[in-house]
Amino acid sequence: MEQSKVCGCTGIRSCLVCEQTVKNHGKGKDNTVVAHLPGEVWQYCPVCRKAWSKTDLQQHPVTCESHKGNSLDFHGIEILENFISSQEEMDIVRKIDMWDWKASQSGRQKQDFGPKVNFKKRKLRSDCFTGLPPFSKVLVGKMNLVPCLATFRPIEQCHLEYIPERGSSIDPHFDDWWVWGERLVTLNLLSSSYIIFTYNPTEEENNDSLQQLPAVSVPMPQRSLLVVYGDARFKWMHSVPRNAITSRRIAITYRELSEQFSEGGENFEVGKKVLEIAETYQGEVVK
Ligand SMILES: O=C(O)CCC(=O)C(=O)O
Ligand SMILES: [Fe+2]
Repeated sequence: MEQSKVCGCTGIRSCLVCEQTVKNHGKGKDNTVVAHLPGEVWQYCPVCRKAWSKTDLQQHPVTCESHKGNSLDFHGIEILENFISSQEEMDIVRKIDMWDWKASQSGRQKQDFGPKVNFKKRKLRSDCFTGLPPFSKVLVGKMNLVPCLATFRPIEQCHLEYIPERGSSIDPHFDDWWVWGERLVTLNLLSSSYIIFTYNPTEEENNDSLQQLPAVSVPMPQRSLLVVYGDARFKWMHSVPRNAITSRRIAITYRELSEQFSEGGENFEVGKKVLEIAETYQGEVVK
């Protein structure tokens, strides 16, 4: 199909803009509900670290007394509320908006700081990479004070902008694990949202009851830091559906190197170079 020039969508991806302007584009996609979710969505509680079939997480602070129904242990999530102040949030957004945004898939816009990765050919190029941006130096320092992020040294930073007017979303996916390591760290700016995890059964599990696992909705409060690792990183796919975006949202995702690009790994020399560039904190958006 001839793809739209009005947005960044290609292939099966679509957004509200191209669905309204390009004939048949996005046909069949449900615009208002979470189209890809086959069954139930349970709510993750950051206090007891379980997902619940019935609960009220609107109350603040969250207590576990409202949880009812069935539950599921859900491993691999840390939520650090109020990781930054409103003033810091405003300063960061002002700096981000001084760079150009690039149209991306599914109604998102993006800005990238990191090596260029060709996932299919497994090639990494760092010649266009000038480092993480200056404002991240303080943020990464603050992350390193959190026990689960004490050793976190990001080499890539991606900014995604979501707005309801474009129907911005991100389809279920795993982040690459050839180049990127276990921890995915996202700073949530401008509005609160949620991220949906859907279990991806292995081939052996395929006919098993695990396939019946519900989707899990994890809250992403404004100004919180979300850390995804372990099972949530490697066994469950994640997505942000259209419904999760009620006003402009900017997500800053930091990623670290995988083991094979780290000390002792077969691509350590390449990784070392990338880390040196990242940690200059002199970066401009990669074109
Ligand atoms: O917007 C988010 O919080 C998730 C973004 C994401 O999954 C990605 O960039 O790979
Ligand atoms: Fe992702």
